[in-house]
Amino acid sequence: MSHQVPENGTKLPLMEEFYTIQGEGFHTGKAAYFIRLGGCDVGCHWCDVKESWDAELHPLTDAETIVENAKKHPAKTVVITGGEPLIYNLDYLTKRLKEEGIRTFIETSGAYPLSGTWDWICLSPKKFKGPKTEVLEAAGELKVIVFNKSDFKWAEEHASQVGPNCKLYLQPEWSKANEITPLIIEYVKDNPHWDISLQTHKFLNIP
Ligand SMILES: C[S@@+](CC[C@H](N)C(=O)[O-])C[C@H]1O[C@@H](n2cnc3c(N)ncnc32)[C@H](O)[C@@H]1O
Ligand SMILES: Nc1nc2[nH]cc(C(=O)O)c2c(=O)[nH]1
Ligand code: SF4
Ligand SMILES: [Mg+2]
Repeated sequence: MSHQVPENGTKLPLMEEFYTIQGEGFHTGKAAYFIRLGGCDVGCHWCDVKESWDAELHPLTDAETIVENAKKHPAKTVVITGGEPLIYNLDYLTKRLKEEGIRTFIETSGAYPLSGTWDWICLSPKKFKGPKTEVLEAAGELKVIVFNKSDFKWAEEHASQVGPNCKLYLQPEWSKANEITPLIIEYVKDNPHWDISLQTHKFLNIP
């Protein structure tokens, strides 16, 4: 039985919500309430949450319920992730979160139009479905996942399309980290406009 996600974003397919420490990128180390929405058609073969891809598997949840749950935690920061959260209209959810004094951060491939009101946009572009211009321009950080040597040139192509203050991160693809991380280290030492991002939550054994 397929569920119809309302256009106005008042209900969203919720895969999981968890209070944890941001493991990646500019806000690494900060406590935040993660909201993981279901559904993604970008198809990264190395995706570490493929169980999010089929939106039908994840219950349509009232945005109000999500907001109430987010309010219960000391850190007043929410990270909306997925799946690909920009598939959905996030205007309503982010408006309500901000009305409750909660900061809104997003993790996105940028492959869909930008909806929502954001305090921080982490753009992790994907070859399989490229990022929209409005997301490139609004991103606070660009976090490129490095799977092989050709990704460095590809990363620079995206770095040239983001704003002047956008933070630049190179993150090893998890399953190839042993091989790729030494290359990232050398690249960042030679090109210090990039920083390294690691999936520290996986080392900390937290969600
Ligand atoms: C699962 S995605 C969900 C949000 C959005 N679809 C995106 O790709 O940005 C969250 C973050 O994890 C990264 N990621 C996913 N699989 C990964 C892997 N195997 N190794 C390293 N990073 C990965 C993505 O690039 C993204 O920055
Ligand atoms: N701790 C933790 N930090 C994260 N940063 C981005 C994540 C994601 O899956 O979007 C993530 C995640 O899954 N867990
Ligand atoms: S865009 Fe994000 S959620 Fe979708 S397949 Fe790629 S890494 Fe996974
Ligand atoms: Mg994750």
